[in-house]
Amino acid sequence: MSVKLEIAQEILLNLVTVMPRERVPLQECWRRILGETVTSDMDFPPFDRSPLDGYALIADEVAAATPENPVILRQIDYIPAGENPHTAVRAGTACRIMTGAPLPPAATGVIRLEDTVLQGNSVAILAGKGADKNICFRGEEIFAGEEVVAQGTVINAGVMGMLAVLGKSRPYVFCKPRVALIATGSEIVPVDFPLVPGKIRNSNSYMLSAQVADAGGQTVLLGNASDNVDEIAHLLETASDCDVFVTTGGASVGDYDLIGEVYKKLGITLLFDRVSIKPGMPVLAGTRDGKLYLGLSGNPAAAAISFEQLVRPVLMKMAGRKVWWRPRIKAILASPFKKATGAKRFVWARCWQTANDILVEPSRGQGNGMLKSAMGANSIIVIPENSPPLPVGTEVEVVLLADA
Ligand SMILES: Nc1nc2c(c(=O)[nH]1)N[C@H]1C(S)=C(S)[C@@H](COP(=O)(O)OP(=O)(O)OC[C@H]3O[C@@H](n4cnc5c(N)ncnc54)[C@H](O)[C@@H]3O)O[C@H]1N2
Ligand code: MOO
Repeated sequence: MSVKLEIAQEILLNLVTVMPRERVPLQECWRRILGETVTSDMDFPPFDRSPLDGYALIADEVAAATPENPVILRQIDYIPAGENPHTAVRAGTACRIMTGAPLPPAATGVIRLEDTVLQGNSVAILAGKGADKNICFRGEEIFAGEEVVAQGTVINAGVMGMLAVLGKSRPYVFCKPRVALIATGSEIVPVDFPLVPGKIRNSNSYMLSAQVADAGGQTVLLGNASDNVDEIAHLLETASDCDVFVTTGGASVGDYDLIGEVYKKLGITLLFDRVSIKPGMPVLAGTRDGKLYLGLSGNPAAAAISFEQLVRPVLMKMAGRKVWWRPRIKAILASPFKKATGAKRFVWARCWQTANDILVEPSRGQGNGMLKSAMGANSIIVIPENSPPLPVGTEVEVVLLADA
């Protein structure tokens, strides 16, 4: 049963649920998805503090100070960061203070060190304007009771720091969906095996393992199986702790395209067996006991596009993400796309910004069995179904890939 891409995506997304949660040491949380909403139990900063090395004082007293008419104050305290000062500033006095130290009681401003001269036990203030602006106030960034980081947030460097501010040493994160990868095909050998005539190395499992990781999943490499129903079925049954099972190869109509038979043998209910996209038309999807089984094409570029369009959103949902889709923009073709398109087509591309436009160029070598075009791509052009060849200057829709 062949289905439209949007229908296939809906079927798969409706089938999966968000993974359970686990607690993980904060230092291991980068790129994990936060499994709880974190509320602050304190103000931050927790006290009024100085953003400068200088003198804490009463701002009004020094507002008119200039180098010609300095205001002289008596130094009454010395406050390094980490102290909790008790001596209040009074008229005619100042406290030496370090960046990050709490303001002493009654201080209403800070003058930076460069605008002062020490004279024995006193300090001359040479420029006094704006002293009241030099305070970081308690709670100015976060207030007690504030929801600071929402469940489903991707933990980037900023979030890592914020979770530390809030004392979350072992936050809840969503467990990563475990994705079993199997390469099928009697011509496929492991990467470290000698190549003999007729054989090729298993590149799909490595390409897909990177795509799995990028979508927030954890790969379990189950190796490869030859074109034999029992062998493939056996390998699929060796990873009962996985949530999603992805095979490549054997998804089309050839004599050795066996994935459909494997599903039958294992009692996996078939959801669809073709999706109207190019490349990546042959895709089987099945389910058994709440687990998802996907049979992608053996052709590397086709497997990559099917994964991108069908498996990635599913893993993003399972991994606890709130947004499952990549950003899309409009761009102008800088070189033509010469093929007419029947089914919706995805074309590896590079896009770049010029003074007036975003331009995009299809990568060379778009063959379904080829990988070079995917290697240098920072984007994918989406060509609608039933499109004629597209000349230079056509506006096209472009999916932006990260990290490229
Ligand atoms: N008569 C028809 N033939 C084909 C059709 C069709 O509609 N009618 N569709 C073509 C399209 S489109 C595709 S895509 C492929 C899909 O074939 P399969 O999914 O059955 O994949 P295989 O035949 O097993 O392999 C295709 C190709 O990819 C190489 N391959 C396989 N596994 C790996 C791997 N792990 N690493 C690297 N390369 C791999 C394999 O050697 C083949 O060259 O079918 C067309 N045929
Ligand atoms: O559908 Mo095939 O997947 O064109 O490459």
